[in-house]
Amino acid sequence: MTAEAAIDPRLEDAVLRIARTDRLLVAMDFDGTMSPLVSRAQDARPLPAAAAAFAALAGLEGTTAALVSGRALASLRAVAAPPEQALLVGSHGAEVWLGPDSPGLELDNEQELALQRAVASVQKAVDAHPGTVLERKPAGVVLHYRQAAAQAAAAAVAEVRQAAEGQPGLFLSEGKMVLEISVVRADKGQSLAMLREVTRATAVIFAGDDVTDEHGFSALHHGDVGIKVGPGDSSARFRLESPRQLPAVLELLAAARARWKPAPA
Ligand SMILES: O=P(O)(O)OC[C@H]1O[C@H](O[C@H]2O[C@H](CO)[C@@H](O)[C@H](O)[C@H]2O)[C@H](O)[C@@H](O)[C@@H]1O
Repeated sequence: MTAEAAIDPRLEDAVLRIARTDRLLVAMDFDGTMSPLVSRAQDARPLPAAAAAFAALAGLEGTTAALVSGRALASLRAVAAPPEQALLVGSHGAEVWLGPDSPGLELDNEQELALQRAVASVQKAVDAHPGTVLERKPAGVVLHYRQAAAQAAAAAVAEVRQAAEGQPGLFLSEGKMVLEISVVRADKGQSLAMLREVTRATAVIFAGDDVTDEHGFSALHHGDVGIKVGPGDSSARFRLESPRQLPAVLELLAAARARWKPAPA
């Protein structure tokens, strides 16, 4: 058991109930959920206890573990080191790994050109405003302003917004100290619906911390479990104060699920 093991009794009940479903999908956001938020995206790592419980779940019968992230798949793999059985959703759903046969992301010419223009607009803002950082993704570009002074951050965000808003084929989204432009429309709600279908899940548990995770919470069904991590408005039924409380929940789920036996066919 982890140090921060106290779980809200209502959440505990929900976890113990979902552990008895036929086919369970455990879908976890990464940054701010499996991993505490850090200044530089490349330095994020899952809490060891969260990673261990997630890996244990991935190895259990009737259970699929998935990371559903805004990160590019390559970046997600590099920082999360997911277990090999895990399914991966990257770039908010624009990239999907369901196994070796998964098709890679392909952009058409218009999307490539739109992406080049988006990257140029973010690069211009980053060059002008110290502390801001550009992150490339296969289908998008991110302006990070966590390390910028408030004025520089506001100016960079305004400039990138102005360059992108109203441009056909560009989709803007906000996250924690980030503004992202993508040339593929995707969200975590669609991603959870897709994972539910391909895994034929009879129940889903999903945890996330950011506004982009709200699409995921909205896609949950009666009997699923949605957990908002950290402060902020949310439609999730349950809440944890920080990523440090997640390991206890995953450990409880893994232990209960390991004891569960599928009904004989
Ligand atoms: O959906 P997620 O797995 O939570 O990914 C969302 C974004 O995560 C990363 O940015 C966030 O985490 C960084 C590291 O802790 C932090 O510095 C940044 O301020 C956060 O917004 C990632 O860099 C983005 O590409 C993801 O979209």
